Amino acid sequence: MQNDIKEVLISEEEIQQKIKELGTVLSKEYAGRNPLVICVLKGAFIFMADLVKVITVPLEMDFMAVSSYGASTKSSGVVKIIKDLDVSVEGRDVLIVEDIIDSGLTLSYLIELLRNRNAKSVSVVTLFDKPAGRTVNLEAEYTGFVLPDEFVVGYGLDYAERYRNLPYVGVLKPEIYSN
Ligand SMILES: Nc1nc2c(ncn2[C@@H]2O[C@H](COP(=O)(O)O)[C@@H](O)[C@H]2O)c(=O)[nH]1
Ligand SMILES: [Mg+2]
Repeated sequence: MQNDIKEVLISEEEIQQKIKELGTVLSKEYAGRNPLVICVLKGAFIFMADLVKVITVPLEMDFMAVSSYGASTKSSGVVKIIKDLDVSVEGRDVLIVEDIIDSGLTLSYLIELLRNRNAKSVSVVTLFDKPAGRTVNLEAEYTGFVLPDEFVVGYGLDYAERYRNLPYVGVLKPEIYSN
């Protein structure tokens, strides 16, 4: 698996340091608000697990599974809800935890959905952002790292369901896509 990686963009140490910083900011922001923290599966599951451990205020969690990429490296533009939330967002301060923003289509769809369900507030924390890929006007309130416009894998991010368990984020060798 490690042999398939052409270049490591963000190391495990850098990721963990950044998550601690985000945890400090979010703990201040959400003090006394009991936020509903929503993990966007599958990609954000590792980020969610590490992030909630460093948020020091009471919170609740729920999980939503969406798909917009399939086994491709480009978004289909069609966001499919595979698993919806178990709890209501009505009147709640919602924090969406996302792995990466590219076109912005997935999050635009989710933000609109949660606002229509009468959430009190909807904010986004994303570990990675690729602003060059944006096709809609969308910016996360909290961002870990800005990445170049390349398809990345690792730390929850997959290619055809592989590589999610790499502890860092990197770019695959071109020959992997042609296999
Ligand atoms: N493995 C990777 N998945 C990616 C990458 N860029 C985006 N994505 C996945 O799509 C959604 C968001 O895409 P968007 O175009 O709707 O903003 C994101 O949650 C990922 O699941 C990538 O470089 N590698
Ligand atoms: Mg995602």
